[in-house]
Amino acid sequence: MGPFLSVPMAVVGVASAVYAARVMRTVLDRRSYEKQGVVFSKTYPFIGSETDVSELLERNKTRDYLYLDQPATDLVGSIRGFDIQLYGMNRQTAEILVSPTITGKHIDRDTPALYSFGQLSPSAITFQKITTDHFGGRKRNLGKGLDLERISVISNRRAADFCSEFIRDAPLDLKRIVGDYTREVMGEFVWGKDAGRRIVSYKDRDGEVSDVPFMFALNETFTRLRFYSNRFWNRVHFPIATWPITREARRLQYNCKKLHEHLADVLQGTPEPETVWEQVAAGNGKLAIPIEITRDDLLTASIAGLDTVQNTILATLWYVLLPRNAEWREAIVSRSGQRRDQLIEACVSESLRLSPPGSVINNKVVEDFDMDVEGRKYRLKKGTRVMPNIHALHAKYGDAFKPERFLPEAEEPEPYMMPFGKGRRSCPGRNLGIAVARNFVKQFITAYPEAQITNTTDKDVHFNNLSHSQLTVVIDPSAVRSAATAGSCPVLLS
Ligand code: HEM
Repeated sequence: MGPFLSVPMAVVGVASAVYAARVMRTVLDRRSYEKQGVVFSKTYPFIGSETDVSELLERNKTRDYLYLDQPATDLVGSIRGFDIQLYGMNRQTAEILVSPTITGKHIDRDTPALYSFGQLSPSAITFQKITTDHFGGRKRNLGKGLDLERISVISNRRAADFCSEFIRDAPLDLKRIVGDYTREVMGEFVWGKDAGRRIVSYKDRDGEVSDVPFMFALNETFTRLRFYSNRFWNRVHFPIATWPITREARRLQYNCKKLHEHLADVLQGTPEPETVWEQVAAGNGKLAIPIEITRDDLLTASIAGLDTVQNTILATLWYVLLPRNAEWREAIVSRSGQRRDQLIEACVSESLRLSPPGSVINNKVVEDFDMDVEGRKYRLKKGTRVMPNIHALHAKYGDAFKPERFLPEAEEPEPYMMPFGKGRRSCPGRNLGIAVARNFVKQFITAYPEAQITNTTDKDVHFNNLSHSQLTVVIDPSAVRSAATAGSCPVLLS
């Protein structure tokens, strides 16, 4: 056999051996977990639990709805890629997984998202282990830039502008409107008033190239990267999402390149005062952090509050505008000042409970360790993915929309929730996200108390970062009725 054949065969042989060893380890670890009482969801050779995940995604639900309805279970297992993925199903297990003695020591960050929006910001904090150089310093610098008062002023002003412009006799696509709102707010907050005027070259889903506002290109690329990485085979073997083997992968890589070129240019300039850009660049500069890493911290600040906040707003408006929750809409409209803010924030919190936007936190065991959940002992193995199942924790409080649980006068303790994570890895943008969402909901509901949802009969409405659910409303049903009588849009009359 000549060298032309033997080299490829040797490569195939080594790859097969590596693959076989990996599969064997997964099989043995699974047996070990099953012996310890961990129940696994249905899995298939090679593709793990992904067929069930596909069904969930089709119904606008995220992967972490993949749990067995067993309230007494500490951990539930599934297979993801070639790895075992364990979910902490109750408060006790979640508390252990996020505790400072475990996070960063026995478990640390390892997320498939590196292969999706990681192509945009590979050094982003969210992909780094706690032990990475400057992890704490970077998170602190970002935190300092996230000025709550400033974002409240920006988001109030922008929400008031948006909500003054709607036409009264046609349906509104709130998904698009809320997308525009969050991009404008986060653009101004991170980059300054000039953000809206910055233009980049962007390839859309059909491959058409055009010049569009920077924040639009960023948001669309970020969202498309996440959806693309959630296609079936990209979920089975994560790196496939980065291979330029489909048109969409190549278009997304074009967009990432253009965004990087644009930012390389922008970061040569002087930041507007008080922006996140100014704060992060100054703080990171003192730590001699390379400019590409500062770029990724600023990309994080720009994108982390887009899809998450959009979905928080859409979920809150959905619940508040549903006819069966009319009392909440009336309460918001009839109050003012701090009480109105309390009511809206309670509605936002309850919507985050029912529809957590980004509900999977991805960590891996970095060295074997023993976990004791109230006397029930588990040995967790290196390489296992493990995380609290936010959805399962939230679902324990039922499906009904009950914001009163979050009002200051509530007698029961608040539900145990973690839409923003908990512990050292928790979300530094929590208060900001709530403020941006609250301000839009406040302006919208008080300006249009008569608004009616027109797509209440849609199936499987859930708002999260992988959902296709829509929210369309008419803000003045009587105006629509007269317009329809005059010959337009009969659909809205039904
Ligand atoms: C309603 C809006 C938001 C939701 C629901 C949300 C949710 C989350 C969740 C679940 C995590 C993972 C936590 C963990 O791994 O334990 C996270 C992390 C993070 N979020 Fe948010 N987030 C929101 C808004 C924001 C905003 C506005 C920013 C900044 C402008 C932000 C910045 C970050 C960063 C930097 C991390 C990574 C933290 C780390 O890895 O240590 N988030 N967020």
